[in-house]
Amino acid sequence: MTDIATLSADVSTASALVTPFGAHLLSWRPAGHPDVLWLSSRAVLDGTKAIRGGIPVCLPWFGSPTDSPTRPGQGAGAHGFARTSPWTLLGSTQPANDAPASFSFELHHTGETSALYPHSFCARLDIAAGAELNATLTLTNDDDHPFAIEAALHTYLHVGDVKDVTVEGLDGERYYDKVRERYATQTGDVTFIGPTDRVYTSTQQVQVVDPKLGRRIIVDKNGSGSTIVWNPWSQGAATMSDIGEGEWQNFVCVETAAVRERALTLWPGHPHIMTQTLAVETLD
Ligand SMILES: O=P(O)(O)OC[C@H]1O[C@H](O)[C@H](O)[C@@H](O)[C@@H]1O
Repeated sequence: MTDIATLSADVSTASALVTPFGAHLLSWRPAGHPDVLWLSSRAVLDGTKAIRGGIPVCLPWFGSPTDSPTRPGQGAGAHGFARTSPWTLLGSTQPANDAPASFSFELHHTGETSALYPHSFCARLDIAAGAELNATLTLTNDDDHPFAIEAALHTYLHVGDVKDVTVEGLDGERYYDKVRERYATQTGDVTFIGPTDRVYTSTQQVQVVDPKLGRRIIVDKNGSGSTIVWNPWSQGAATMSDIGEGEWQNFVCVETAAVRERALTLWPGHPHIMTQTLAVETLD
């Protein structure tokens, strides 16, 4: 298999790399910082499998199909088909002034012919990569009835060592713990001492404090009622062929999402817009 097509952009404030396969952002490097996104050294980039790292777009369901309120049909895979579908590139810009680089992609799904998800929708992803990263996902119902849909920007943040990282902003929030299979309430900041897979019901900004890389990554969002925090730890990573030896320590996923209890009901004539903004600050 040949590698998927990629497009790169270099502007004064950042560089970025993206592919129409899944409308997947693979890299965002604001000037003066190492990549804010983690991409596995073993990521499969030939279009046969979802890409491990960057920002996969999970749509129209999240996680295992059996857990999803969207009730996908028989044979559905995890996290929906958007991340393994070719999206149409609508346009890209690489301005010479201080404006961000931009990319726009669209995916049309025809429900009439789909056993997996029998509802028609259009998804559009607009990415602006500069000193900040903005990703805007617009979901439009192209059908004649409302339907349930889940969405996640499954962002892999690059960190020095997940064992030293603190995630601020979720104190007091309810979450479903997919490792322990129970609901709980967050007390204080999130730290990592083992496999972590939590679906928070939260609309709040989250900050990832990374003492090893000496930076704070700020994740702001809108139109998103869920935040997923995930790291598979050594035991989970050992079951995944596309994570390199020891590399699980170099990322934490903080996902801007609308899933489970916060899944969306998409109505004809009422698009839903979900945005995620990433920014980086150097620690004192
Ligand atoms: O391996 P994938 O299908 O890409 O999923 C990777 C992970 O994604 C999310 O964070 C889920 O909450 C996890 O349960 C899942 O393991």
